[in-house]
Amino acid sequence: MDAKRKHRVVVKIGSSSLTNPTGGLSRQKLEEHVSALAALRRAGHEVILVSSGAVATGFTQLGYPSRPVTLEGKQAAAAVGQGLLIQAYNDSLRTYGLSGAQILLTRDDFSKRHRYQNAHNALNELLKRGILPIINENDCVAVDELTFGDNDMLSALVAGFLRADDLIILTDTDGLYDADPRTNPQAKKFTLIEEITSEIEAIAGGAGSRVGTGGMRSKINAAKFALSLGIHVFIGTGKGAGKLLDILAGKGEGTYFRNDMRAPLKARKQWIAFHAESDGRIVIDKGAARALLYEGKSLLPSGIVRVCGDFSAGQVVEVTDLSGRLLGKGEVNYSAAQLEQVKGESTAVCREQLGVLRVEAVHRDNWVTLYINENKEEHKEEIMQ
Ligand SMILES: Nc1ncnc2c1ncn2[C@@H]1O[C@H](COP(=O)(O)OP(=O)(O)O)[C@@H](O)[C@H]1O
Ligand SMILES: N[C@@H](CCC(=O)OP(=O)(O)O)C(=O)O
Repeated sequence: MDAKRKHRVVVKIGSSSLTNPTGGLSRQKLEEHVSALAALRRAGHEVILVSSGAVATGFTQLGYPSRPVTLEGKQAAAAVGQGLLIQAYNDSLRTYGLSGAQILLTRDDFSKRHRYQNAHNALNELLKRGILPIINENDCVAVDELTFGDNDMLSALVAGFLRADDLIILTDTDGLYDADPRTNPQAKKFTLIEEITSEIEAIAGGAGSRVGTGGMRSKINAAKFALSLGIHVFIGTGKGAGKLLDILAGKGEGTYFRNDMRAPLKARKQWIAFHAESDGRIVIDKGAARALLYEGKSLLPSGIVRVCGDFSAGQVVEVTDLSGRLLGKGEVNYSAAQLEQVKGESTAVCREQLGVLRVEAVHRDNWVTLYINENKEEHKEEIMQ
């Protein structure tokens, strides 16, 4: 973290922690969260809120007896509930001299580069001006196949692209247990997890309340994603205005997930790695794989063996080795037709053919390695041969 940058925290609040068990907003719960958010702000942290609860707040007003299951039911409930939710947040924030701003995102906002950048810029501007961004999925227009899945993953994506230091997921249970504590009173709690293994993933079950959606499973998926970017995660609960500060101080009622293994990826590289659709594929030889994966170099046309698809300069492509293993993704500087023309050629020939001095097909600043090998040394040796 650079010296001038404030400590940045994304707080996600689940539906069950904001609404009544049978639906409808709980002003009391909301006000308690706001008091804790205000305390975080007073302590000098930068805070971003990801709040669920639109559907659970709205459905009672539409006359539904329980959380609707149809898409149009959920969308109608969200349209009513989101307004009520933001109004309640702003009423409460005002008493602390704070203002909130509503940001509704869809998955498209992440996969289209200019929208990703716009969202990024708008959020940073709000933070700079001391406004509390309140993010939710734009449920009313998100179609089933094109959603984030749940707000747990949305909060992890937001924490990633804003390069937050901490992600706090507040829910109705005080952490991850070795079995669902609602159904198994003997279940034991984990206080610290350094690696999310497949055993941990298997332990986490579905939603417990009648208003929540993803359950512990979606929180663990979100934690895994955030952890891979070096963000510390907390899943749990707490009481009173001091609860978020307590969580940051390591005294939270819940489970902490932390390791210091991964370096944070810049927003641009995160977009390439996790959100950009691939517009084509480039197959490279061993020397180029070595340069990209282990030597921190750019991809030169000389290492390209095959070009697949019809992409343009500036688009994102997958890069594989000769056996088809995905090595990573990168933004190309040249179109498929241009690369087809210069593949396998030396830098001097490429310069002549392309009429430029810089001939990198993919610059290392626009490259993300996705190839995961348990034994890096062995793989390095294999491609050195
Ligand atoms: N292993 C587990 N440890 C803790 N909680 C679990 C576990 N498996 C499933 N759960 C359930 O996950 C629920 C929290 O998820 P969810 O209902 O989606 O809440 P939210 O609305 O806060 O997102 C808990 O109430 C709990 O019943
Ligand atoms: N976007 C939806 C919430 C979806 C969701 O993930 O809910 P939850 O499991 O309570 O965090 C809403 O505002 O109702």
